[in-house]
Amino acid sequence: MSLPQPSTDAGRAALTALLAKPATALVAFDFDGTLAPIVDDPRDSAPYPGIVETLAALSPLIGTTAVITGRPAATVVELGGLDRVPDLTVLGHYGAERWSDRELVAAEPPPGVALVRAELPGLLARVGAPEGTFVEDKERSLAVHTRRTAEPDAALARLAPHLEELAARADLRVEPGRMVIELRPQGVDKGAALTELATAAGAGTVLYGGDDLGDLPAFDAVRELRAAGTPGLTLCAASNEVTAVAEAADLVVDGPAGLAAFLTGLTSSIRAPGA
Ligand SMILES: O=P(O)(O)OC[C@H]1O[C@H](O[C@H]2O[C@H](CO)[C@@H](O)[C@H](O)[C@H]2O)[C@H](O)[C@@H](O)[C@@H]1O
Repeated sequence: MSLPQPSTDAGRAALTALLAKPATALVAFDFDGTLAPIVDDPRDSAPYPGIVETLAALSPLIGTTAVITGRPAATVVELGGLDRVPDLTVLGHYGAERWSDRELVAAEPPPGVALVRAELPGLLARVGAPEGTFVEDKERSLAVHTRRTAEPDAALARLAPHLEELAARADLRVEPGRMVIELRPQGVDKGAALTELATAAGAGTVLYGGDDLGDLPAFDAVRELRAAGTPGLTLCAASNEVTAVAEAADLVVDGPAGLAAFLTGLTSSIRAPGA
């Protein structure tokens, strides 16, 4: 299978470096919208067919394989069956949690999360959140989803100022995403999480793939690593819901299906260089 090529010089250089020395590479992906197709109810998320098996085949060939998600690490491990991937690290809650060697390390959530949990139902009722608005309580954060309302974008725009006010009062930050606004602790993001992983691993090259606005700090981290001399490649699992991620990426593939094809090609290219 042929390997899709990045559209930028820096991306092509990084892919060449990764293929030359895969054992020193760090390869990391977001979960929802990247490894798993978007579905109406977050509890129903499942990986794209075959993609976890492909990651399981790729991981032993790569220095470090990771998933970095806005969800709790344990949730994503369970939804994805990610314990099938050898030596996988899962960073949950934008890096506040770490799952590796089947063990989870997680700090206590800050007190603002309890305040949001207590006030959110009343706020949503007061401002007339439309039918279908759904709150996902992720323990360290709460996400307000509008995908199942009649007009998801309009609902999000209407709720946004009220959620921003509540987040500010709780000393949390808002994280906008695909038909979702999350109220979550400050001080962590996917960029810092990726940089920490790359530094700890002494990564020779870095590849990060994502689909949503919360993945852009990881793209920034790849560019910073690149400026410091580590080849890096940013990949977008594209959708028609977010354009900013594709615009910032070195390589754009067609959603989780496109990523699955890329990972298959990457695995084959590492196993049979030049074939
Ligand atoms: O960093 P991520 O792991 O991609 O977290 C971003 C949000 O992902 C999830 O929501 C998204 O996927 C849902 C399931 O496909 C979909 O229903 C929703 O519309 C998407 O925004 C997750 O449920 C959220 O908590 C994350 O904020």
